[in-house]
Amino acid sequence: MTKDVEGSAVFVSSNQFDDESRANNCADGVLVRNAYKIYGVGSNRCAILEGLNMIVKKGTIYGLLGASGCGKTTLLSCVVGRRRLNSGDILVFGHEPGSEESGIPGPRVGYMPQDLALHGYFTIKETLHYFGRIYNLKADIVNARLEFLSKLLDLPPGDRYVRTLSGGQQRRVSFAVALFHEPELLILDEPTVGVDPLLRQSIWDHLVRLSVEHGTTVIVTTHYIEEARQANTIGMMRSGRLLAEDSPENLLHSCTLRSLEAVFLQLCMKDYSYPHTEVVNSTSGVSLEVQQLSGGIDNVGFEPSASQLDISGTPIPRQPESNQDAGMPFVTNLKKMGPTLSDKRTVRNRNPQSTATYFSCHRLAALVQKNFLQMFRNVGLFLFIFLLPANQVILSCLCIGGDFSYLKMAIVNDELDASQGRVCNYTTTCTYSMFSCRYLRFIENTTIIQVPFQSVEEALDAVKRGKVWGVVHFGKDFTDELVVRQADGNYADNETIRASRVAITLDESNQQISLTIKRQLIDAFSDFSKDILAACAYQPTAQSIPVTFLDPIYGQRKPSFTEYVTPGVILGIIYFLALALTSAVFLTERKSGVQDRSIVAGVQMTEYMMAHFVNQLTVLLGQTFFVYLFALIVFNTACHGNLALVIFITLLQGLCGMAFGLLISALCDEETSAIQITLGTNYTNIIMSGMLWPTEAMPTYVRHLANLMPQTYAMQALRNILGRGWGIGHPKVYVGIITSLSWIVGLVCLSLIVVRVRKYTG
Ligand SMILES: Nc1ncnc2c1ncn2[C@@H]1O[C@H](COP(=O)(O)OP(=O)(O)OP(=O)(O)O)[C@@H](O)[C@H]1O
Repeated sequence: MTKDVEGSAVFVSSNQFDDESRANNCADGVLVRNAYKIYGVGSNRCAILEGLNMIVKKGTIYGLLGASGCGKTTLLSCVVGRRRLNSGDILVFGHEPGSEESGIPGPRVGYMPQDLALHGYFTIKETLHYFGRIYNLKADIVNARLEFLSKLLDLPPGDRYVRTLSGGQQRRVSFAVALFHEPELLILDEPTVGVDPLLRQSIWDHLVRLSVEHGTTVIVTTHYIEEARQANTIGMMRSGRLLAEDSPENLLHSCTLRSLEAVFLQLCMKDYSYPHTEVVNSTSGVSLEVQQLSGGIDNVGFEPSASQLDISGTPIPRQPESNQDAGMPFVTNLKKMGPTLSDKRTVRNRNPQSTATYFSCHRLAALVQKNFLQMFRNVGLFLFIFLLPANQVILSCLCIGGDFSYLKMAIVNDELDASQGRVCNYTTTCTYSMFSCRYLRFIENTTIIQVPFQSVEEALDAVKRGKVWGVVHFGKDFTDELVVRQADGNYADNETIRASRVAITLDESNQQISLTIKRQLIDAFSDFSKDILAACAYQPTAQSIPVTFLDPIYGQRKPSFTEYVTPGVILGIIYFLALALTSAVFLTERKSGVQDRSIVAGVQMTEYMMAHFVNQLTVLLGQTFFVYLFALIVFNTACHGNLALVIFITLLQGLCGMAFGLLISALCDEETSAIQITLGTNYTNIIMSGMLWPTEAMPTYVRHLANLMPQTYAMQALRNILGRGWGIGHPKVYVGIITSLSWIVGLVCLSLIVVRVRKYTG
């Protein structure tokens, strides 16, 4: 449609197109006008659709032909609302895909993507029932359609798993999924690949029947050019443009050729040898090219989009007639010479996922059911998911923070008499003899194993060789000198002090072990002193240093590192599994095309996320139950606070992992990059969140960073509830809850932003 503005013929504006053409073109099934699609950003930008125009009449079959990579799938994904054009318009049944009125994505369209896009672990019957629930079809209708399509498409028995079918059988199941709810619009991306000629013919017969008897509009791509003769219209596509669009008969007639293959070849050769266009005007960075074959297929009925208008709204005039190139059937071609401002004007606020129904219980139920079926079908995965956290807690309780045992220490006791066979005798009375042996009696023999050595040199050599953890040496006159030192008190000389000491040399390469040995040896000396004082009728505690640790306010006198580590291990594994599971599920479904297919069937992304949330929450509840069953009941980890609060924080951390998994799946295309991000961030989290060592031990600036980690405050909150019994009113508890919630909200929002940006660029 053109209008005269100041004497020159110009295209109407995009908005006018919308208002008028919608009314006029309701007879059109699908209308594509000046479609531009660019993949990538920056230097990776690549134009795939370049000003493509296409009309598919309602109730007809449109065969879209084109070489591999010319943009057919891209065009179809824009038609079904899974991708957005950078500029141009698409109308399906008079409305933009994604608008409420179009019903697309939704039940009005049946989509068979190029990839299989089906769950391999489902049977054929389960597959159709899943889509049946999405379309809210009754089970008996689904069964009846399954029976009909099984015959039509020669499907294997319904209880066969999709993954066990041959490639051709899988494609037929995929075709059945597209057909079985009897949509008004069928978008079929190479439905006849790998199908034998007889079946191919019956598929085409069925498509013809659908279009004639039911008024179904069909767009079908195929590499078998000749089979497209059965289509009402053929669009021949090359390099993101339509070279021709007409009925097969007209195409053959206008080119005076016998086969469509030959027509396509001729068109491609002409397209290759003829310069496309002459740039007419590029006031807005967009150049308009018009190529039309005289007497050939004319597609100029399309209205221009705003991309044909400069930024001020000044229309770009149509190519003068004289510039048209005779001899080639070409459509109006708008070639874009790079990113322009006008593109931004053309892309209106469309949300391809929005359909008439924003939320539906039956779709959510279908997704939840599918998720559970998927989970229970894979028993190994099911056990792995449910029991791994409990398994980790068992291992951490068994392996981390326990008491050391059987640490070998060399004992060199020069008090022993070689002539008496170096036997260590002692009394328990108030007798001042063989104090060394009396002292050694108080060393716990399950913790420290005493290994006698003859000389200090020998013992030190054993330490150097890693045979023992240290040397305990008593001088020849240890007992006598100790008595003198006791008697002299403040006046004891250095020689006495040196000779009366228990000289200990340790291998300090292992901090925890050397701390344990030190504590053992000091405690043993304290017990030894009390023993002698008591035997001699003195006050046993008179010798103790005047620093006394009274009963602790929280925790036990002998704190356990296990109690410190366990909360971190619980939150860490719950978080990690939720993260890994979510990113794996979303990435796999997206890569396999199952997600896309479900969304084209009408599933909302929010429903997808909610279904996963329901599934994940169930998994989390199971994991949390087993985790605390083992931690609290089997391993007796103390819980002084509210168990409900403990569970709440654990679930929040699981959801936090889930939210991060969403972000990773939105960011990554490949599993390997998702694994790298998952592992990289998880190790950082383990190290920095205070899971293994308190954040108080970190340099101040690192501590500030550590506090930003999603688990740091949550772990502290959990420790405070379990160990100190604090409630939600305490800042160190509610801060953990608030930060977890903030992370969840932040990560989900970020994921949605990434999904939106990627929809535009990819
Ligand atoms: N997400 C994407 N990001 C970048 N490039 C893409 C993306 N998807 C497709 N392409 C590229 O766009 C071009 C057109 O792809 P498309 O799948 O639309 O072609 P096609 O005509 O359907 O090919 P075929 O017949 O082989 O399926 C190809 O060069 C492809 O590599």
